[in-house]
Amino acid sequence: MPGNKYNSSPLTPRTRLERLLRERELRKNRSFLQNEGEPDFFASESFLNASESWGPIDEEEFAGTRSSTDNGERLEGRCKQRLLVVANRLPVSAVRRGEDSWQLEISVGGLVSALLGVREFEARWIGWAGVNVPDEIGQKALTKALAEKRCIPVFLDEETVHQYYNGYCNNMLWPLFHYLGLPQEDRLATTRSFQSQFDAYKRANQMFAKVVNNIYEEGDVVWCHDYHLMFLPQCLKEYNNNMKVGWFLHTPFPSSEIHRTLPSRTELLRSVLAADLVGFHTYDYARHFVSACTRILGLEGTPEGVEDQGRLTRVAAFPIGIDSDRFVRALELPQVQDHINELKERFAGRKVMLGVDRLDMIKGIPQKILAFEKFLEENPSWRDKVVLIQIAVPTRTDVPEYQKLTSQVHEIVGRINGRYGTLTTVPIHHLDRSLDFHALCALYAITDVALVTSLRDGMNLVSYEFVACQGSKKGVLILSEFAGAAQSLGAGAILVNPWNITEVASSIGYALNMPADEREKRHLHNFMHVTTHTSQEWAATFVSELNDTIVEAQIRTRQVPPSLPIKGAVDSYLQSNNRLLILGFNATLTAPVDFLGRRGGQIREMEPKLHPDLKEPLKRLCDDPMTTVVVLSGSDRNVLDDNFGEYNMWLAAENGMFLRLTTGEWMTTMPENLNMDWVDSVKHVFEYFTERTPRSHFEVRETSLVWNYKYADLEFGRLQARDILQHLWSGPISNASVDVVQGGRSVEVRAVGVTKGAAIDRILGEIVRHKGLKTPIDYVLCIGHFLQKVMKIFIHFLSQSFLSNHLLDQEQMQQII
Ligand SMILES: O=P(O)(O)OC[C@H]1O[C@H](O[C@H]2O[C@H](CO)[C@@H](O)[C@H](O)[C@H]2O)[C@H](O)[C@@H](O)[C@@H]1O
Ligand SMILES: O=c1ccn([C@@H]2O[C@H](COP(=O)(O)OP(=O)(O)O)[C@@H](O)[C@H]2O)c(=O)[nH]1
Repeated sequence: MPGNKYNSSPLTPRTRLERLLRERELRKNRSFLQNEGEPDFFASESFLNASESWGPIDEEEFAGTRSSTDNGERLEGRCKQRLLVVANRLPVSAVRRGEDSWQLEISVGGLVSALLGVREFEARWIGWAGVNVPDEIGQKALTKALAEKRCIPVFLDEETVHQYYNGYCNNMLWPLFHYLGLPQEDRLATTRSFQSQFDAYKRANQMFAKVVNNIYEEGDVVWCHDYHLMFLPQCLKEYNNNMKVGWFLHTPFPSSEIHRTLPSRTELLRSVLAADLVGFHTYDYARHFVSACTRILGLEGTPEGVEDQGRLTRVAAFPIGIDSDRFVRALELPQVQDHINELKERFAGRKVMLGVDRLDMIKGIPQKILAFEKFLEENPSWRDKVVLIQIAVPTRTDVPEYQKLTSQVHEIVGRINGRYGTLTTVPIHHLDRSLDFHALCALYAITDVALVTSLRDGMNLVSYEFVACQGSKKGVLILSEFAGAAQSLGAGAILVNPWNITEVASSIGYALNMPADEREKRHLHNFMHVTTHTSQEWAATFVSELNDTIVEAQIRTRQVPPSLPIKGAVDSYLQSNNRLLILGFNATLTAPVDFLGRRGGQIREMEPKLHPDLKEPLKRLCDDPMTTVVVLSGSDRNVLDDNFGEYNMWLAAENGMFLRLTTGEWMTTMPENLNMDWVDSVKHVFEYFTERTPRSHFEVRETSLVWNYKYADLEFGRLQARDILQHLWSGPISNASVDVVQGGRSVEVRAVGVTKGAAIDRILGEIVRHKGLKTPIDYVLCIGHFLQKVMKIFIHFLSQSFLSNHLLDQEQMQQII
């Protein structure tokens, strides 16, 4: 970006890859400097040490209190870019201690753990502090306490939290995105309550947007997180279209077949697309998102992202990581070593298996415990030699589904412990609580087998943390293939289908009996990954790509013809005496139909009709003796006759091959000796593909054949179009004198020379001859999607005396008329 302090460079890289590689190189150098001399910006060891039991935070030790003019920045001699992280939760939750006093506790969860590792930016956090603060005194005091931690609160009242967070986020979006489906409705009251939850969701997103907008400064990067804030990108762009907005989803994005069941599917997708960059943990989730936009919104999916009328929203995968150093370093701390020794003593003579999860249905805790039961059932010799420690952190406890899960898990654990426990030991140690960081590290370190059986999981950082802490033990990771982490740790882990209890049970046996050399190899593979793909890398890459996306968008914008200055066009129009308006028909003057014609629009659109609102203004234009109107269309003569027969204008059908003044007869402007011998064989091919591509159709015109798949499944249509082209080139048209035009959703074969561009000079010649023009044309306006080619001809054809030549799209046309 010219003049931008973050990416100006004397050696400007030309491609995105070059830019990103260079950024990466720079980042590496910076992080080397940082490791040498700069203390962590946001997640210093001391900050985390202070939060014993993820409890109160020491005022001085929260690393976020350092100002942006600190040591690190002076070291690098550069300004850090301001990063506004917007997430539902702040990294801290507030507990009220008095009317105006607050205690801050770090929040538990993967998102918080990952973002705490981000150091490269001057970060501010905007989010909900997890507490209802109805009074002004409380709000002021909390705002002040949070400001010291660089956090800015969004105050959500109880009802909003209930409807937006417990309701729409955790009862609708969360289960849906994890393939658990939407809640069933059994009465209209439920439908109404879903609607009010959705309204609350939008309202809450607007509240977040307002807070962001208040603190936003030009040049800031705004990074929105997760399914709670799918409306935020659009709200932010409505405030300021120049904001750099990224959105990242921490959960899976499900297949479009799942997403399309959501009543608000369209609004949510559209709003996310307002962001400049949209990120997911895995390529699969990104692919699902793009395909939802293609199938549900009818937009163009490209390898870069999603395109909507020339605007690209970049979509890509950015797998999250952890701050692995923090875990590795923690293992050396005396208090962690003490924990380790205690645990070793406590479980001496037994292999330790570990599960660490929020108590959430997506984590597959019942399935995990059942698999463990099956293992014990089938392997009596292991019953007194193995223990499963399950840390189940309570979460979303106000949502009934979570309450039910808690009882269900307790019931299963109780039954198994009753069945296999002895007077002194039980096979399962189940804790309904969270552990402090040091206790967790110690537990990871003494574990022999970690068991992650998520039914679906965006990434799962527990698996990363376990690997980071296994430097000496080199334990085994059993990992669900439905966790995002399976894509990165799949090589070293034992991958399982958590629904297949038998498979998980036998994997437990395999893991417990695994020889040391195999364990070591597997561990090393995963350890390499975890220590190189860190949360710092993740955040830096995302922000760097976001900056880059903006640069690219600016380059693209410069290539797009500027939009028409409407006032100027109207003024010139009024001053002119001999005007020529050339209008397209389809998608220019036609009535709008549902984007894909999926809801019955196909039939209507296949018989294109002039937009009813345009009839009257068009008539007035046509009746004006100082204005000549031409409709130049690919449609055939009948279509133009039906729509424009009663207007006083010129009609140019089949890309200008046929021309008539509505008061006269059709004449042909076709080049002489047009060879049409190829038509039958091409028609045969089109028929074949139409039969095999549901909802495709083809049109036979005098000079061309068009196969159209815009109502068909787009991906299938595209594959079929590719086959058609291959087939045509190798057979029916290999020697024919034809042009093949591959449209967005069509394949057209036409005789060489049958183009609007080529036709236009013949048409203009005819008009000039007919009018016997004495004064030159002094105003030309072209509206349609054939503009580039037509414009070239005009520049060649028209005299310098024209006051203005304008290009409009459909929207501008309708504005003008
Ligand atoms: O804030 P809560 O409702 O208590 O939930 C905690 C967080 O859970 C989810 O975490 C996800 O993010 C992790 C990091 O990217 C990822 O590894 C994991 O698979 C996800 O489940 C949720 O997306 C967060 O917003 C919550 O804060
Ligand atoms: O007692 C605990 C148990 C877990 N965690 C953290 O919670 C996060 C869980 O993240 P994950 O991605 O595995 O799943 P999520 O809970 O975000 O769905 C990890 O960073 C754990 O270290 C924690 O802070 N205290």
